[in-house]
Amino acid sequence: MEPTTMAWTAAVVGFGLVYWFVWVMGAAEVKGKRAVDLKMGSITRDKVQDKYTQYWSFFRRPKETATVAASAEKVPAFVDTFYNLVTDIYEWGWGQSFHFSPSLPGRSHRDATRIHEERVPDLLGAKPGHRLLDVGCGVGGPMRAIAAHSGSNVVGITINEYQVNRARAHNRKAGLDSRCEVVCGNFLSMPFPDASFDGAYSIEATCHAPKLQDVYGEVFRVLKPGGLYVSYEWVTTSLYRAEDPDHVECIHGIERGDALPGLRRQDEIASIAKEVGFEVVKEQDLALPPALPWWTRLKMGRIAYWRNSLVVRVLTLLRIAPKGVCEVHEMLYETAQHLTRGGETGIFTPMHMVLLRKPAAAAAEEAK
Ligand SMILES: C=C(CC[C@@H](C)[C@H]1CC[C@H]2C3=CC[C@H]4[C@H](C)[C@@H](O)CC[C@]4(C)[C@H]3CC[C@]12C)C(C)C
Ligand SMILES: C[S@@+](CC[C@H](N)C(=O)[O-])C[C@H]1O[C@@H](n2cnc3c(N)ncnc32)[C@H](O)[C@@H]1O
Repeated sequence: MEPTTMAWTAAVVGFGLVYWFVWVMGAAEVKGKRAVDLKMGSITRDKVQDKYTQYWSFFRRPKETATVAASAEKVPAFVDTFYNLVTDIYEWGWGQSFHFSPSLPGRSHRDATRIHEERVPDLLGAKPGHRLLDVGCGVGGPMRAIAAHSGSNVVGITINEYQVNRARAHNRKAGLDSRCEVVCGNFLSMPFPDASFDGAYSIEATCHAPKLQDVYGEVFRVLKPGGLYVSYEWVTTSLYRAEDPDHVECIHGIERGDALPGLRRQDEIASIAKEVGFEVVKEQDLALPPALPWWTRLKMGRIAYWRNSLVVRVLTLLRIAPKGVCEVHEMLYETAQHLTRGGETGIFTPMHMVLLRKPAAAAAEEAK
């Protein structure tokens, strides 16, 4: 073949491959966000790599030092940086709901996700006209499912401004913007009046709080007396052994790749809830059998991960995606391995469910 013909053939085949990867294959799981639209939240293109380095510096500090209180104060900012780095990759590769759910035989991931979300308003007894709080709402996948299922109005709060804009755009597109509102703020000190919500929930979000008491205390304050709160918590289970180096590495891997200041133990959750004044109505690890594994979705996607790595590499080379995206993608790939290991060994669950009630008597207490 003539050298020019060969060059043209290579160019056409190369272009065809990139087109196929980026446009035809699109997202790994959900056709929504496209790879060519990968940004890094509110971070400007030239700062992505610096922000990624800054993110890692948080984990270089020893945890057990006198600076624990000081570093706890820095957690919301570090979580905000994390979500600037990962939000688009999450949406591209996972969808608009940033959480896990038990697998359901014969059902798609999308259905399993929705069913896991709809359990929340069912537990809360949510009705049309109720005002619910979504603590750590992401880009609002659960909020829209919950508003649609229950007819309630939902107010979501997230620390990350980029997510606020994504969530508002999705709400408008779904025609739910009159019933779903999104606020940028810190759930450790919420911009809402006391007793202003009929119910509240958090899905895989409060694990970002350095002290669970702080976020539970805030939810308790903004709930009406008698109001219910459901939370799906990330915790280590009773199978976790602090003296087993494999267990320790697995849990540290989960913390590093998911912006967590330190995972709590399953048996701590109810006592923290009681400490801030809640009654514990129900507590259940939704990952336990007969529930089917939540981590299969992570495992089954291994081929997709390789394809996705290639896509982000090509897009970075072509300068369509900012520098640093490959590193963030790699970090997520690694955390997926740790999460899978945590699930398989049973030392970790992302769905320890607690249903809590603010006692009706709290009204009298507050009036004092
Ligand atoms: C609750 C939290 C987030 C939970 C999950 C939504 C995310 C945890 C790990 C993420 C992912 C890992 C691998 C990525 C893959 C390499 C990429 O190609 C496509 C996206 C992933 C599948 C990504 C998707 C979201 C997660 C599953 C935490 C932060 C408290
Ligand atoms: C893993 S995402 C889950 C999002 C959503 N619940 C879902 O399931 O799609 C965690 C969310 O908690 C939010 N978050 C973490 N720390 C926060 C804080 N201190 N204040 C407000 N939001 C916070 C993040 O911004 C993110 O939206």
